[in-house]
Amino acid sequence: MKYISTRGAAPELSFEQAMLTGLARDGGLYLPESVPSLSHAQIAAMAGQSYEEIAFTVMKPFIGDTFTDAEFKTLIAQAYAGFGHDARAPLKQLAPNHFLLELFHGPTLAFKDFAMQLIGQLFQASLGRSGERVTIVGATSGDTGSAAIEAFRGLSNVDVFILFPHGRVSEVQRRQMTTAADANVHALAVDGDFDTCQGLLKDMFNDFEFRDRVRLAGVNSINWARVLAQVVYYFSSAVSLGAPHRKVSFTVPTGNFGDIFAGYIARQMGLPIEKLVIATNQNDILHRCLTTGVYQTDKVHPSISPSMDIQVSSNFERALFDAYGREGAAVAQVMDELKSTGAFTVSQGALQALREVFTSGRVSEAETSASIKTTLAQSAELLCPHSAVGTAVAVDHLGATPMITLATAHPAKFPDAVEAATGIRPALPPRMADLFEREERVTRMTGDLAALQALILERTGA
Ligand SMILES: Cc1ncc(COP(=O)(O)O)c(C=O)c1O
Ligand SMILES: N[C@@H](CCOP(=O)(O)O)C(=O)O
Repeated sequence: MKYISTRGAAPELSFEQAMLTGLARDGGLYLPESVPSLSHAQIAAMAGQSYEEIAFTVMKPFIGDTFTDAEFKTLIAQAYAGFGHDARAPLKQLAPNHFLLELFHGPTLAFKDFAMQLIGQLFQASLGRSGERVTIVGATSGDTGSAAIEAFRGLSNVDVFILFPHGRVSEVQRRQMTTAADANVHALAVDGDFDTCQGLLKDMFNDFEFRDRVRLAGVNSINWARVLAQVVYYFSSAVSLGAPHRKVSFTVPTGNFGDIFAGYIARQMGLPIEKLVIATNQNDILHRCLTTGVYQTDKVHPSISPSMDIQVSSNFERALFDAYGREGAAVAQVMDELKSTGAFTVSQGALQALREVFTSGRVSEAETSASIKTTLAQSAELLCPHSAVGTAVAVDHLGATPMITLATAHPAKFPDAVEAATGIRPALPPRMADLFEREERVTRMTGDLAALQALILERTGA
């Protein structure tokens, strides 16, 4: 299996190389040269299997000979052993044809753990073999950062630098990132928003001298391995509702487009997904784009679902690549236009291709709060604000096909918003009960690239 860049001008890589590389050297994102499909019988056989067994079947065709079957099975088992629910991703019924996929039973209480725990295992196995050392830099609007820290803390061959927007993550999210005592963890609070952090990360990848010197690796969803690991729960949940014998749809609270893109890959692999519904908060660039055909950046508006406060939605580039017939040059052109003007217009053909798979909805702050309140009253489920955005949009898209909404974080990560909506302050699990007493360690940074690079060089000794 070879991996190619969405901009068509970077070297082809193996799975292992793509995983350790992050962003392609032409600024694009890696994708498999072709997406393998699973047969009807293979999908049907997943009924009754464990999450780990399904994970092996789904991911194996993408990893080539990076790991033996036995090694890969062990790494998968280790990745999910620490989850707080036997099913890993349990499905709950909210209404006759509406289901909630709880993705917050991992160590940091967000869906990011599904991929990050596995990537932590894959990196360790790969680096252990080669003896290499890497510097991971991640940009976060709150959840990727803590998941990455949890997955890589304490490792001797990895330094982890996490850039988060100062004052724009919840207090629980911030403390999850700043209270890790391990010397290889560096939490950096950046003046700006998530897009500032992600922009700095991409600038560092595009500075080849720096990139090679620190051996830069990325664990945001620009890393294909992140997306791949997230494909699994689309299969596990759909099969438990009767796939491949019947269709399902998914509504996904969306920011950087990584999670919903994993659903798109599941669909390409043969999972009968009717629609993938993009649910956005007031930062609704994707909803506007699907509606009007114009991808127009705006300033980021802080919301009660802060992890989705994103304008430049990185993985949308992967969907565009397919929508433009896998023409890297066409994608490079629109991305250049985005960089220079802050906007681009999707061609009619590409827009039509996107609309065949995706539809979208946007909810306001008041609607998000109302969704938390109503879901509690009607279905006895306490949602985080991101999951509430998903649920509110899903309700507008319910039909004959069962709808699965992804619950992407635990409500206790966002206690203020949940309490304001319901009067209930959700408690952290006992293992995190002392989070507010732990000492914080954080470095405040401006959005200055040179200063950030100097800090990374100094701390890694590269
Ligand atoms: C809780 C939560 N929900 C939804 C999202 C959006 O997911 P994605 O960025 O993959 O679109 C994020 C951030 O990624 C998140 O942390
Ligand atoms: N919502 C994310 C933003 C980064 O997304 P990623 O999936 O590309 O890592 C976060 O919580 O950090």
